[in-house]
Amino acid sequence: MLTGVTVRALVGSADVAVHGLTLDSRQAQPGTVFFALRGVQADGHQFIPKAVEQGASVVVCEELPAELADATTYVQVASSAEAMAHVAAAFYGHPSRQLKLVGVTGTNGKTTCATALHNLFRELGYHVGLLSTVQNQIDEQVIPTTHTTPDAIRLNELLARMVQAGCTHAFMEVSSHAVVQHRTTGLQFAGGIFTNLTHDHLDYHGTFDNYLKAKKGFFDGLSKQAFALTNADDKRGSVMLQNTAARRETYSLRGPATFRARLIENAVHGLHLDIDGRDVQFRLIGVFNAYNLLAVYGAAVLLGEDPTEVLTILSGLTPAAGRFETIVAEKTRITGIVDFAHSPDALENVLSTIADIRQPSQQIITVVGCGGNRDAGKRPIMANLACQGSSRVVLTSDNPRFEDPNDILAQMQAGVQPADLGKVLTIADRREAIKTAVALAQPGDILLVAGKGHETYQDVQGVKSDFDDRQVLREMFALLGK
Ligand SMILES: CC(=O)N[C@H]1[C@@H](OP(=O)(O)OP(=O)(O)OC[C@H]2O[C@@H](n3ccc(=O)[nH]c3=O)[C@H](O)[C@@H]2O)O[C@H](CO)[C@@H](O)[C@@H]1O[C@H](C)C(=O)N[C@@H](C)C(=O)N[C@H](CCC(=O)O)C(=O)O
Ligand SMILES: Nc1ncnc2c1ncn2[C@@H]1O[C@H](COP(=O)(O)OP(=O)(O)OP(=O)(O)O)[C@@H](O)[C@H]1O
Repeated sequence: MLTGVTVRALVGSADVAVHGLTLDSRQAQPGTVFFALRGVQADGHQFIPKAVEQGASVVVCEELPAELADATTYVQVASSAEAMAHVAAAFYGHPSRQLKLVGVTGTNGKTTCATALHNLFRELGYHVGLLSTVQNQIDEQVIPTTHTTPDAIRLNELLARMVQAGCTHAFMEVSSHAVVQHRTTGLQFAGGIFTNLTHDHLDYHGTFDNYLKAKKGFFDGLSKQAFALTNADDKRGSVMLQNTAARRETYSLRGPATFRARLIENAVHGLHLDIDGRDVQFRLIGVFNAYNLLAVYGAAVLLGEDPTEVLTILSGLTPAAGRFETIVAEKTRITGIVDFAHSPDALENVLSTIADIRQPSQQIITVVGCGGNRDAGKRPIMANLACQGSSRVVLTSDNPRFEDPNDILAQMQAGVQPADLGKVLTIADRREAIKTAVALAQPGDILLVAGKGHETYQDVQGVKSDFDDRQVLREMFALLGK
C-alpha cells in the first residue's frame, strides 16, 4: 500500500486490514491509519497516544514514540505529509489517473479560471468535477468546501467520488499551502495553469521567494504528458516553466505566445477581444478577466477541444459569485460591486477596472478591510491603494479572527497619505461601514465593497457569524431609500 514512500522503520504487523485514513487523532478508530503531521499550531506526533487510545490500527510518523502499543503497527517515514498523499491516492484507487485533471495556481484568478473551466466543460457535454475556494462540485451537485485545496485524504476521496459519478474531467485550485503541505503530491495532472504571482500569504511562507518556490513546486511536479500553461505577461511566468518536465505553453495579451489575445474594448457591458484572430465579445469585465479567459481558452484547446466552440461558450459566461458581482440600487442607480479582492494586486485590479469603465461623473466609494492573523504587510498597502482609486474610503473589519480589529485598522491607516486623510473614515463594524458608504453615495455612483465576495460570515475570535456583503448592501439600499 505504501508505493512511492520510503519506509525507514516498521514496527508491528505488516499485514493489517484498514478501511479508513485520518490526520486527526480525534477521528481515529479501529481499522484506521493515523498520520502524525507536523503542523503550524501543533505537532501531530503529540497526538499519537490519543490516536492509539482511540484504536488506530496503524500510525504513520516521522519519529517513533518512546512507548509502542502491541496492537498497533508503526510506520516511520521521512515525511508523514508526503506519505499520506501517496497512501491516500492509492487507498482511493488513484482517481486522478482516471480523470483529465487540471490544476490552477497563482495569487489571483484561480477560482475564476477553475469555475469557468468547469462551466465550459459542462456545456461541452462532459461530466465534470470542481474543487474550488467557493465550492466543490460534481456536475451540478454542490459539496461545501473549507479549503481552497483540501488535504490529501479529502482530495482523493472527492476525486474518487467524481470518477464514480462518471466525470471525465476535473478542475481544481492548487494553493501554495497545498503544495508545501503535499496535499497534491501523488496526483496525476493532465495540465497546470499559472495565472500570476503577487504579494500574498507571506505570513505563512515567510518570504516572497518561498511563496514563489511553493507555486513553482506544482509546475516542477507535472509529468511530461501534462501541459504547463503560463502567463507570459507575468514577471514570474517564465520562472514557473524553468524546471518542469511538462509541455511548455504560454498565453499573452502583449506579445508572442501559444495563445494570444488583443484587447479591443474593456467596457461596462464586457470585454471585446481578438483571440488568435477571432473577434469575440465576452460578458466578463476587466483586463484581469481577459487573462483568465485566455488561460481557460488555452487549457481547453490543449485538452483537445475545438477553439471556435470553446470561444462561443466562453462568450456567454457570467461572473462567479462574489467576483465583480453587481447589485444596482433601484431608485438611485448606485452600482454596488461586491468583490473578493483581498490582496493588494486584486484590489488594484478591481479599482483599475472600475476606473476604466466609469463615467467621469461617477464617484467611487470603497469599503475595505484586511483579515486578522494573516499577512500584516498588506494592510497599509491596501488602504493606500483604496485611497488612490476612490473618492471616499471606509476602512473596516474583514475577518479579524483573533486580532483586535482596531489594531488592524491602525495598521491600515498607517498607509493613508496625509493628503488623503480627509477622504477616509474608519468604522470597525462592517455593517455600519457599508451603511455609511451607502449614505455617502450620490445617485449613479459606484460603491465597491471589497474583500469578502462570496463569503457569508465574519470570523471574530474564532466564531463565524452570518455576514454577507451582498445582502447587507441590498438591506442598506432599501433602508436608506436608495
Ligand atoms: C496554516 C495551515 O495551512 N494549516 C493547515 C494545517 O493545519 P495545521 O498545520 O495548523 O494543524 P495543527 O493544528 O498545527 O495540527 C497539526 C496536526 O495535528 C493534528 N491534530 C490536532 C489536534 C488534535 O487533537 N489531534 C490531531 O491529530 C491535526 O489534524 C494536524 O494534522 O493542516 C490542516 C490539515 O490539512 C489544514 O486543515 C490547516 O488548514 C487551516 C485550517 C487553514 O486555515 N489553512 C489555510 C491557511 C489554507 O490552507 N489556505 C489555503 C488557501 C490560501 C489562499 O490561496 O487563500 C487553502 O488551500 O485552503
Ligand atoms: N487574473 C487575475 N489577475 C489579477 N487579479 C485577478 C485575476 N482574476 C481575478 N482577480 C481578482 O482577484 C479576485 C479573486 O479572484 P479569484 O477568486 O478568481 O482568485 P483566487 O486565486 O481564487 O483567490 P483565492 O484563492 O483567494 O480565492 C477577483 O475578484 C478579482 O478582483
